[in-house]
Amino acid sequence: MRAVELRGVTRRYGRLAALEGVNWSLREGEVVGLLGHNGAGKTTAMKLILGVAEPSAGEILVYGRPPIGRHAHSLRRRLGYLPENVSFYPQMTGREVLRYFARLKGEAPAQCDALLERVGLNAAAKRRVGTYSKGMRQRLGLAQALLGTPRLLLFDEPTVGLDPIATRDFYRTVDDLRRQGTTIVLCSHVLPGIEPHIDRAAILREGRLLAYGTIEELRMQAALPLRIRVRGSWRQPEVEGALAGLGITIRDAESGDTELSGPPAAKMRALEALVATQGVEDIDVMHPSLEALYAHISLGEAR
Ligand SMILES: Nc1ncnc2c1ncn2[C@@H]1O[C@H](COP(=O)(O)OP(=O)(O)OP(=O)(O)O)[C@@H](O)[C@H]1O
Repeated sequence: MRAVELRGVTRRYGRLAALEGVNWSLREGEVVGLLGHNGAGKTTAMKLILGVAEPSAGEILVYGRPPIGRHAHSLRRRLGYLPENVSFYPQMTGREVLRYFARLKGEAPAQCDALLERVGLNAAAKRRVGTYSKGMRQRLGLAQALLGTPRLLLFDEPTVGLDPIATRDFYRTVDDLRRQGTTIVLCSHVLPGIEPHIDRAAILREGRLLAYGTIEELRMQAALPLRIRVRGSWRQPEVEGALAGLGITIRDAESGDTELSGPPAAKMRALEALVATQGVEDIDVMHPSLEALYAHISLGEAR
């Protein structure tokens, strides 16, 4: 069974389609990056999964059932959600806030202290939330999302406004949860850093799903130019001519190395030619980052 399945889902707000004809499914236990610019439809997708909004057309299933209607309550207990802008009552302490959310969710308040410890807030548990930094509020939001050990977690822009240490800690928690088999959707337009922590990425633009797959699959789809960095004193007319015959251009990189770029299909023949060339000390095939793929697929930019 899929953790989440969207079949031809459209969600309209008046004349605007926040999502349009989206087919998307999420396997149990995978971590997926849901990527898109402002207004792409990421939050709308999360709201549909949470059952707080309904599709205008199409069907959505969470663990095989629609998240709205008679199954909504039991499904919601299996979900955890960290909204983009977490806000809590500033007069309450972190511990009080978490216990309050535990009661709302029907979860035992006894787990709250362990959760506060897990997110690194035990020392501040008795301080009023109004005195918390953005990073501390985000950690409290994370503890709230983890109440009841959910099977599916939805994080909306979880690292916006966090400093590098807090961002690293957040991703460590994601990795721990991933190892435990939790299914996670990381919704973001902030890409640096996300790549090692996800299994697949979905790219949304203006309500449409443009691409969905592993980084490798997205690389194949994007077919960005092959880039190879070569070190050593190897340049000679004969080899350069052979590379040009494969459609490869050569330029000097700032590092003092040489950079080749050309059609992806020329990779093996280019490598063969380089390996057989005297003076080549090192060869690096440079794979496009998720950021470059996102820019290419989402904005139509070639990098
Ligand atoms: N309740 C609503 N009423 C009217 N329009 C809405 C509503 N919610 C979302 N929209 C519109 O739907 C589109 C998608 O919005 P959504 O919040 O899903 O995008 P997003 O990808 O999460 O963007 P962001 O990164 O800015 O949070 C936007 O054009 C937004 O203005």
